[in-house]
Amino acid sequence: MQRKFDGDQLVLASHNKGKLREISALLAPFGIHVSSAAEHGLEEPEETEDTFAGNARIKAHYAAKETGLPALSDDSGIAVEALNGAPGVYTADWAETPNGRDFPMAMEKTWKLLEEKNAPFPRKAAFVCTLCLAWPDGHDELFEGRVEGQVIWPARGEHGFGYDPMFVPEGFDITFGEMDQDKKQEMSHRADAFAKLVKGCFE
Ligand SMILES: O=P(O)(O)OP(=O)(O)OP(=O)(O)OC[C@H]1O[C@@H](n2cnc3c(O)ncnc32)[C@H](O)[C@@H]1O
Ligand SMILES: [Mg+2]
Repeated sequence: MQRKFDGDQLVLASHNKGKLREISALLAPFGIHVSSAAEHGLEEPEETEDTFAGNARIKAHYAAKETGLPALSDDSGIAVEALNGAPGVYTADWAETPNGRDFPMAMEKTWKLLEEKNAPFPRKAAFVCTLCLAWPDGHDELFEGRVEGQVIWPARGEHGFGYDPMFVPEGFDITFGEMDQDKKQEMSHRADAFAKLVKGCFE
C-alpha cells in the first residue's frame, strides 16, 4: 500500500521554537526536508477555534496553501482537571502580555486559581497535542496525543519550554523542565501524537 505521505518536503506550521526543536527531532529519522513557517516568511494565522483540532487545522491549511507544500501543525496545551480543563486551548493566551509571552506569570496564575479553589492534591493535569498534516489540495489528517500527570509549585527546571517546569508526568517525581529532553521525547503528548502520525501517514 502506498503511504499517505509520499513527499520529501514538509513545512512545520509553527512559530514556537520549542515545538520546532521537538518536532524536527521526531522527523529526523524519516529523511524529509523540513522547513519552518518563519523560513517561508509566513505570518501566524489567528487561532479562532475553541478546539485543538480546529486551531491545528487553521495553522496547517494556511501554511500548505501559502507554500504549496504539505504542512504539519501542532496545537497543544495543558488541561488542569480542577480548573475544568483550563487553560486548555487558551494555554498560550494565558501567557500573553503587551511585551510578549510570560510563562512564569502564566504558571503562577494557574497555581493561584488552584489555591483559591483549595483544590485537592495531586492536582491532576494533562498535556494534550493535536497534530494536523494538511496538503495544498485541502485534505488533511489529524492525530491526538496526551500525557497524564500533575501540576506542582514552585515550578522547577530549566529545560523544555512553556509550562514544562510545573508539570510532573505520572510515575515521575521530576518536572518536564528537569527531565532529560530525550526522555520527554519518549513520553510527551507530542511524541504520542507523532507516533500515531507515523502509523497513519509514514508507514
Ligand atoms: O501556534 P504555534 O505557532 O505552533 O505556537 P504556540 O506557542 O502559539 O502554540 P499553541 O498555540 O499550540 O499554544 C500551545 C501552548 O501550550 C504550551 N505547550 C504546548 N506543548 C508544551 C510542552 O511540550 N511543554 C510545555 N508547554 C507546552 C506552549 O507553551 C504554548 O503556550
Ligand atoms: Mg499559537
